[in-house]
Amino acid sequence: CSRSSWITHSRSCLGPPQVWEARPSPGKGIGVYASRAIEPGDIILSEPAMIQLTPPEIRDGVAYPLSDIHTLLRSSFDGLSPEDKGAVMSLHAHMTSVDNANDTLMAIIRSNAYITGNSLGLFPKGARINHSCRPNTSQYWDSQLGRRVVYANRRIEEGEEIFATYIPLLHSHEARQRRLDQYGFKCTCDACALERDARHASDQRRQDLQKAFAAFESQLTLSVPKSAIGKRKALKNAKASAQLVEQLEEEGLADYYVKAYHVAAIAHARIEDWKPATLWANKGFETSLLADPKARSTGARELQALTNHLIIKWNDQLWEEANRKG
Ligand SMILES: C[S@@+](CC[C@H](N)C(=O)[O-])C[C@H]1O[C@@H](n2cnc3c(N)ncnc32)[C@H](O)[C@@H]1O
Repeated sequence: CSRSSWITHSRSCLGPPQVWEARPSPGKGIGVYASRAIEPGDIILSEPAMIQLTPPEIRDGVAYPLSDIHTLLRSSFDGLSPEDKGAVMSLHAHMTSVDNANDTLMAIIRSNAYITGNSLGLFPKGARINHSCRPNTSQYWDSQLGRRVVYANRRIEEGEEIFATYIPLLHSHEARQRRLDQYGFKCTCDACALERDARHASDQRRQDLQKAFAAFESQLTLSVPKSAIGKRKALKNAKASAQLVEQLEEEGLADYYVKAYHVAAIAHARIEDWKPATLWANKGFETSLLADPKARSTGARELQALTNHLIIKWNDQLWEEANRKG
């Protein structure tokens, strides 16, 4: 399954050729690299969890006891084949002060597991992907297939390292580094390695984006303001929403694009500027399909319905304009 072209691929092989290889990444242990150019939206890895821990929901604010998580983890590990046990134990373990020196398994989970829905999953292949604060992949949990899917969120060149993010990204370099300390490394990704002024600008943009999303949260309604003040505010918001998209794209934070396109669509609908509103909604819908190709999620369906609604509004506007011109 290692041929680079699907056309020249063996007929007996059931899957597409593997587009990545794991090998040493200077200063980062093992990393995952593109073994050929990968286009935006292409799936890089689709993997079931080798270990999946689903603690019962937290009730009355009382957290699930850590000792019970250890028991769950131990019994899940004990049920694996010797080969799978070897794959788990070969993963990177960053021991922190809270880890029991004898409990490498817990440190492996802490260093490698991803949240999938309401569980914590260990995916040995994807676990080799290193972190970047400007990652070139995004991921989603396909609950129907029971697989975590990693896909390219931009074009990745052959030989380029593949990166994911381990943390939320709309924070300053310092705040991100504090979160990454639990993994035991100092981040030197593109965003963190910028020289002082550029890094300061990037930090500012990320913090502004965080604030802008929070401010827009209460404005995600299609109702058109009636008062002059309301209209002025809506116009200001529409301009701010276009800026929000621009800043996100400049920062290269693909995980937040759908949310930003949604905000821009609503903000333009509130000033009855139907053409950009429709185009933003459609862009949001198309981008959401990368993580949800069958539009099964509520978010994707909402964006599809919003696009349809806005197309009608835009069409009505075009008719009215044509009628007025006679
Ligand atoms: C999920 S593992 C990633 C695969 C790991 N490099 C390996 O060798 O198996 C997480 C660990 O990789 C290393 N790592 C990940 N991203 C890194 C980065 N950007 N810079 C340095 N080390 C990194 C850290 O040791 C971290 O605890």
